[in-house]
Amino acid sequence: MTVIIHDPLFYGSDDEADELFLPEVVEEQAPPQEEEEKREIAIVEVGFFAPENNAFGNSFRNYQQESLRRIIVEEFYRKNHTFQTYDFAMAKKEEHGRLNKGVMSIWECCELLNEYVDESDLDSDEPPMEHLLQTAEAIRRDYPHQDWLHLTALLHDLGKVLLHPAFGGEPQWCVVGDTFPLGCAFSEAIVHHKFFIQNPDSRNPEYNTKLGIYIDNCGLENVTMSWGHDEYMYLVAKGNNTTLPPAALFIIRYHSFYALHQGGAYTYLMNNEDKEMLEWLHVFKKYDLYSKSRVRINQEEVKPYYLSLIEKYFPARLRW
Ligand SMILES: O[C@H]1[C@H](O)[C@@H](O)[C@H](O)[C@@H](O)[C@H]1O
Ligand SMILES: [Fe+2]
Ligand SMILES: [Fe+2]
Repeated sequence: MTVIIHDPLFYGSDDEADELFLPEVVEEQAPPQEEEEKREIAIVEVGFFAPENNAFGNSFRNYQQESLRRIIVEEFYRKNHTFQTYDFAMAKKEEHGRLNKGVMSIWECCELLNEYVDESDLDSDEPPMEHLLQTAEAIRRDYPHQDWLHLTALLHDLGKVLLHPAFGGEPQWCVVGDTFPLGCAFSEAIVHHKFFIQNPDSRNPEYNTKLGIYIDNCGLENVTMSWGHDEYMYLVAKGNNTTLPPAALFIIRYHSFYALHQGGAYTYLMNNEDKEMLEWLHVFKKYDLYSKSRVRINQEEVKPYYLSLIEKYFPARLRW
């Protein structure tokens, strides 16, 4: 079975959007080969009108352009690329995978997170809650029937709670930013690739070849990613027996893997299931990145809706 998005339409303004048929997702048999290409183009063109510039007036994810935030972001990646080694990521996964740091609800976590500003983010300096609601509300408008996608958007960055002293008190370089595979060569598609020169793994012959410790198409679940909020939130969701579908877990786990979903690198590590899931990640990424703006969502107004989704897919209190 393959998940297909039907009749996607492109629209540029709110008024037009209201009049048009909004895309439905149904389950169908896999389409014949020649349909595949059309379908990919179609998914990219669904709904949301991505702005050209971020809140600072610069193009999105332009890591070279001079800006006030650039220096902070560059310093962030210098540390991140220097210290994220295979052994480090394995140890963090083991430590935080135990989920013994505390117990709280999803909404409590959203509120707790709100005091942090992400040092890796070139496109926004808004409190995390704004970004989560902007992403969720934008995707909800275009995919009104996929409530799991709305909730995925709301919680995709909650793993950043590792920054909080009660839940890890980790430094930014091991919580936020783009992620990448460890145990094999660092692709040039990774932002600020130059800083890997200081990473001991790049001098380890076991780890510095194209495949390193992996085999072709081994599947992303067998790949150790750099440690951060993606993997942590995935472990939290799984460990608390969420009923969200596999595509949601895939989005949570790999949304910061830009070298793959934007750069097209490391595709040889994917298996067939990953390739199907990647389509959903492409859908999600657009909202995650381009909804970043100064637009404020009325939290009190939307809160009951999201609380009802949390109740549907998660226990009232989770182990973190
Ligand atoms: O700066 C951003 C931010 O930390 C996001 O939460 C993460 O998912 C992105 O990959 C990263 O580039
Ligand atoms: Fe993120
Ligand atoms: Fe995000």
